[in-house]
Amino acid sequence: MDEFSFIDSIKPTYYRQPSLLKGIGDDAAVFRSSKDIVTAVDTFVEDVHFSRSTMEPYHIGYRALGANISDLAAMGASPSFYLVSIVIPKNWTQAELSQIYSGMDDLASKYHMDIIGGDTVSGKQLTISITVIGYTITNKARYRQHAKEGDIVFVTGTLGDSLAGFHILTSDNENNRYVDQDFYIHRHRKPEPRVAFAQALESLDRVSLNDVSDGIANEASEIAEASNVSIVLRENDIPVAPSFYQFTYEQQYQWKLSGGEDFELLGTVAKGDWAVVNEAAEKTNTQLTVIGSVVEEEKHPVYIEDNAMRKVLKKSGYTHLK
Ligand SMILES: Nc1ncnc2c1ncn2[C@@H]1O[C@H](COP(=O)(O)OP(=O)(O)OP(=O)(O)O)[C@@H](O)[C@H]1O
Ligand SMILES: Cc1ncc(C[n+]2csc(CCOP(=O)(O)O)c2C)c(N)n1
Ligand SMILES: [Mg+2]
Ligand SMILES: [Mg+2]
Ligand SMILES: [Mg+2]
Repeated sequence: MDEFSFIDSIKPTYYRQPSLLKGIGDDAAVFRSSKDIVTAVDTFVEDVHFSRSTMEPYHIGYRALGANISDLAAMGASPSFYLVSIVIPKNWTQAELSQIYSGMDDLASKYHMDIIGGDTVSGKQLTISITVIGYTITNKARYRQHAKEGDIVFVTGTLGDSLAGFHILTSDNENNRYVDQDFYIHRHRKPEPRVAFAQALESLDRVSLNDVSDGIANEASEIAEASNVSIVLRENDIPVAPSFYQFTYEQQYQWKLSGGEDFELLGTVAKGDWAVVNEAAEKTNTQLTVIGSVVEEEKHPVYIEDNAMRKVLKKSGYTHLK
């Protein structure tokens, strides 16, 4: 199958977003909007972000779009469109490629998102780069720079699950010795971005949000640095899955703080607005935990407290080009 029949094979037969004027099939796509437009791009490379031994092609697509939608969630945006640039090596079959697109479309359909363009080239390593587009009502994008001294620091869901799943998939596990292994593997392969929760915060004037792609040690320091404050996290309050205790202490510590790829939301909000955040969590059935507080800017962006002992928490997540 050549480039042009491949594009034909992924072209949707209908679009879900009424604001779309031109989708796949011209030099560029066109849509119309009176709202604030939010856009992000993230790239996924075989053997860096996924491997064929731990992911079916379907999961590769699902997760790549999920990670991108998670950035829209972290901005408080409603997802609407995506564009996919793909580099395809010779050893990928047409059936596998259509599985990748079907993983993306299954997640996209939950948010009524449309694929409106992309690019197809051949190359050595499967690489998928997805651009997502969403919108917020005027002036309601949620910035990392919005934290203030005195804020409550919260996180959705549980942390460390994705890397635990990756560990289970890549360790010698012939006897299926892990408790809840399907749960951890599912969290790794099919992350659910926290779009509904972030949108339920719409009435708030100020909330800072960041999604957990690299681990909360990094994500918290991004908020602290952007806001010129420091963040103190309480180690024992960081939420983990009930069976997380089966892993070694070092693994637990490392994965919950620096594992990343859980695509939960880390945020800060004024104490007086806490009821709204709580209500949003209840309304959207989202686990929500207070894990620390925002303090006046100190020497380091993030500290971690354990039984009243305060230590500096260094950036420690996944960093490319190191
Ligand atoms: N190569 C690049 N060219 C231009 N801007 C970039 C480039 N790489 C990152 N950025 C910008 O830097 C900022 C931070 O990007 P970063 O990728 O760290 O955030 P993220 O997408 O939330 O995290 P992650 O990629 O770990 O999921 C964003 O505004 C992003 O658009
Ligand atoms: C095969 C394989 N090897 C390693 C990992 C772990 N990993 C890769 S990228 C990343 C952070 C986010 O990256 P980015 O900053 O590019 O969004 C993490 C935790 C994986 N998922 N699969
Ligand atoms: Mg990025
Ligand atoms: Mg992000
Ligand atoms: Mg990153």
